Amino acid sequence: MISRLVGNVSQKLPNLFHRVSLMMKPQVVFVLGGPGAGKGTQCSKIVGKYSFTHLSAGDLLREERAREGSEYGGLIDTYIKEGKIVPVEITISLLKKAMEDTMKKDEQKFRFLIDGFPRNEDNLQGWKKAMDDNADVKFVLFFDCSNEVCINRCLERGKNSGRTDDNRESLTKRIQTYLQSTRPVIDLYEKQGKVRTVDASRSVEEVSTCSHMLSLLLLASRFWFKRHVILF
Ligand SMILES: Nc1ncnc2c1ncn2[C@H]1C[C@H](O)[C@@H](COP(=O)(O)OP(=O)(O)O)O1
Ligand SMILES: [Mg+2]
Repeated sequence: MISRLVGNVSQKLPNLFHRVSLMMKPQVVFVLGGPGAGKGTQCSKIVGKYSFTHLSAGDLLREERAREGSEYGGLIDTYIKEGKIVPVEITISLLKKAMEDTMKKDEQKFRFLIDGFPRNEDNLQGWKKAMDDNADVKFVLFFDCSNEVCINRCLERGKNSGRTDDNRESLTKRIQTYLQSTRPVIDLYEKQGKVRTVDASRSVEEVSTCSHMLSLLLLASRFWFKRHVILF
């Protein structure tokens, strides 16, 4: 009986080990704020100073929309123009792939700034389901500024950005979506003591040198160590 059991297990072991792999566990900061709050601008600056990789959910979706042969291109286009939130499965699969590709290339790159996600309760639940075991969300960096400032910055950006959603009509909807759907997500994280707020109404230079933000990121880049997850 015992020898049959041992025999069975040893037969299965090579197969099991063949399928086990070690992967770095991404350490994540969600970067949230209204459209035009300066998330992208500040993330580019942070990446230059600290060991983070910046992933913008909006940029990944726009790239996917432009990718030849993308089955989701049309759907993404409609959602973006309408200022609506793209279904979570699409956004998560793009984020997950981008994180895996980054870590495959360089396993030291396990710290991520994920900008513009999660945008609503559905995004949050989708992340929890797909990613909670595979990544640690350390905190939310919240760029706080008024709707008026957000709209004016986006209209200014729209003069050169070529973005289909930097116009007053899309912006009105985007601000509404932000207030109705994204703010409650920030509030949820606030209740967990995970929100770090930065006054984003100040100049680019003032925000990027905000000592509160810099000390948080410095600590993160020094003291978040590599962790592995075992994948079966
Ligand atoms: N603190 C700041 N003061 C003035 N303009 C800013 C600013 N931060 C960013 N901008 C400009 C750059 C862009 O043209 C526009 C929107 O910035 P962004 O980084 O693209 O915002 P987001 O990624 O949050 O939508 O505003
Ligand atoms: Mg952006």
